[in-house]
Amino acid sequence: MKFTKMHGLGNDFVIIAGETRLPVEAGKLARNICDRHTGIGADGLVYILPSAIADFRMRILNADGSEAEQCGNAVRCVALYYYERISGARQALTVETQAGVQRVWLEGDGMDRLVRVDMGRPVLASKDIPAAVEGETVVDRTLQVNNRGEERAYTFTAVSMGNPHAVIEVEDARGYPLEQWGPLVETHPYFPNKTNVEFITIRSRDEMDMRVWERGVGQTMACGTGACAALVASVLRGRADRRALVHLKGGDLLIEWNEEDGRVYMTGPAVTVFEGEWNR
Ligand SMILES: N[C@H](CCC[C@H](N)C(=O)O)C(=O)O
Repeated sequence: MKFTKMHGLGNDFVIIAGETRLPVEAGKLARNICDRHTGIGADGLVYILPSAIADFRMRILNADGSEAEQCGNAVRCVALYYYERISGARQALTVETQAGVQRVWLEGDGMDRLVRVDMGRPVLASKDIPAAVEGETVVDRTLQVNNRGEERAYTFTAVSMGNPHAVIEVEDARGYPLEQWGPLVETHPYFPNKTNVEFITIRSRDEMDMRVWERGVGQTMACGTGACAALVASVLRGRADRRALVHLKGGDLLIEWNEEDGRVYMTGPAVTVFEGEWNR
């Protein structure tokens, strides 16, 4: 089976095109392919499939085999793939995801190819995130976690971009011990479908640092939907303007929560690394 390895700011994916549907046991295949010692190695396995309502459909499986509703960095990668190998001249595309149809525009050229994605409207209703927290929305709420006897109370804001996110402002996101605390928030009882976890430090009203512990993956170099959720949460909390640069471990994403249409736009790079053959 031929594959293409791509990444968005170091959040890396194995891309499979040409199939009409996910294979049986797609989760097991994702675990095998994503294993960084015995497989190809990636944060996720992504399929480009036919669509009746968009140029193509994208489905993504996390490294643990779970399917996610949405993936911002992967949308930029598959849009570049489709443009370079299939669509040619057209630089405006539509992608069907589990979170709806998204518009994508390819900008720039060559190695500094940038991709702008309409990530849709954020979902803020607690029941739709979903978050088992009383109240209509989940802004500045508290959750307790216990790490081998050490208690911590986090103030968090929950936002869905199709997939759930818990955004937590901390003193120093860059140095935050994600490995210890990320999984405890990811699997907290407040989140029936688990959650992605973003630790952020606000630098100014249009700049923030972010580190992410992803649901079903662990710490990644970047998370597109997470950056969108972090911007939305920061606007809701009065901590940021509607357009900000999010500094991730792997690089920067420009995120805008448009006031007119209520949609979130993400602009960032996508890179093709290599092609290969998976024989197992
Ligand atoms: N782990 C995520 C899916 C990948 C999201 C991330 N890689 C992005 O760029 O948005 C989840 O289970 O919701």
